[in-house]
Amino acid sequence: MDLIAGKSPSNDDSGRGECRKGVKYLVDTTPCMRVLPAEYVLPLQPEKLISSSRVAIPIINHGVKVSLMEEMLKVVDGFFNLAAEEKMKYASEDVMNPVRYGTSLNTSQRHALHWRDYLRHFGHPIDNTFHLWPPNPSTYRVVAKEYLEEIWGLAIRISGAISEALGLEREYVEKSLGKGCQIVASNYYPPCPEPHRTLGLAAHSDHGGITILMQNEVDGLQVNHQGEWVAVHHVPGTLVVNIGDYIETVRLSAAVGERSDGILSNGKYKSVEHRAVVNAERTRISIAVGHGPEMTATVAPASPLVDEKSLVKYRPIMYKDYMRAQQSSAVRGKSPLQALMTNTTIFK
Ligand SMILES: O=C(O)CCC(=O)C(=O)O
Ligand SMILES: [Fe+2]
Repeated sequence: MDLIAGKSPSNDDSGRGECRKGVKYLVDTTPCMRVLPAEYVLPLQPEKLISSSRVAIPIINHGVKVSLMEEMLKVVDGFFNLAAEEKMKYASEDVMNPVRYGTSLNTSQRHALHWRDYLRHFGHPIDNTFHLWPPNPSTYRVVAKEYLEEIWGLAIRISGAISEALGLEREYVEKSLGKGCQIVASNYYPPCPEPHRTLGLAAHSDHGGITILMQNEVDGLQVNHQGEWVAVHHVPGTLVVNIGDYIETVRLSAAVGERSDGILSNGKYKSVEHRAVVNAERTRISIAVGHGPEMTATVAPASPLVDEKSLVKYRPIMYKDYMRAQQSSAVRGKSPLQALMTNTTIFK
């Protein structure tokens, strides 16, 4: 163990042991940590962690109140500042659990640990799970509800624009969602003793359609643009919009009830590969809200986008199975989506 002071974070029988309590707990209970514990060291080329290129990211108006965004950041910060025992009430390795506190990627899998703690829970349709959300801090539920409702509305507006850009009717993507599924992942990245030897979150693309992400004033998000990692700097009052795998693949038909003609762009929109780097000085918080179809939906390319002669690039899959596979994997990048592409077939 390379700790200057304190105990090894993972030396008990459960394999991961204390580290399950999170990196914040590790930092709080290890005064003067100057060396990164070996479990967190990733095989990285340090110079690749610093992005050099600058890419202009378009900024559009979103209409979400800045005061509500600030309140949301505050209650999320409040949650991570609760005692480890309180947060551990929500610890779960089951990626389908509606509320989960955890650390790294998925600690049930052997992998080099990542320098982040997270709280994930379902949002829209909010009534299904509201009663399960953390009741502490005391305003968490009411603030998160208002925020997630606003963000759902924004996601629907963006879906309309994407539908039109694909030459589909404005409601096309929205209808394909059925009742829809919204998941909020709040990430907490404490200061790290050797930030260039690890990551907050390894490269991945999100499984949903549209992710709307808010970050505090500490930079760390990077996107892969033409093979280079580009930093997405914090701009006060803005939200970052990412395209996820669902929009890349397209068409959705509800497994139960009325068949919808579904969505997915058959590769016309690419999901964006992104990751989070950490720093030595300040805690970074990001709140990523993903929007996808209802769990039982089957995802496959939108039929209007696939004529008889064109290739369907993706094998149909039930959304919840895709989500489970993507979330359980400690392998990152866009590999879960690539697995869907290996069965390339002619669409009939
Ligand atoms: O922290 C970030 O900026 C990225 C978070 C993220 O990619 C995620 O939660 O899926
Ligand atoms: Fe992400």
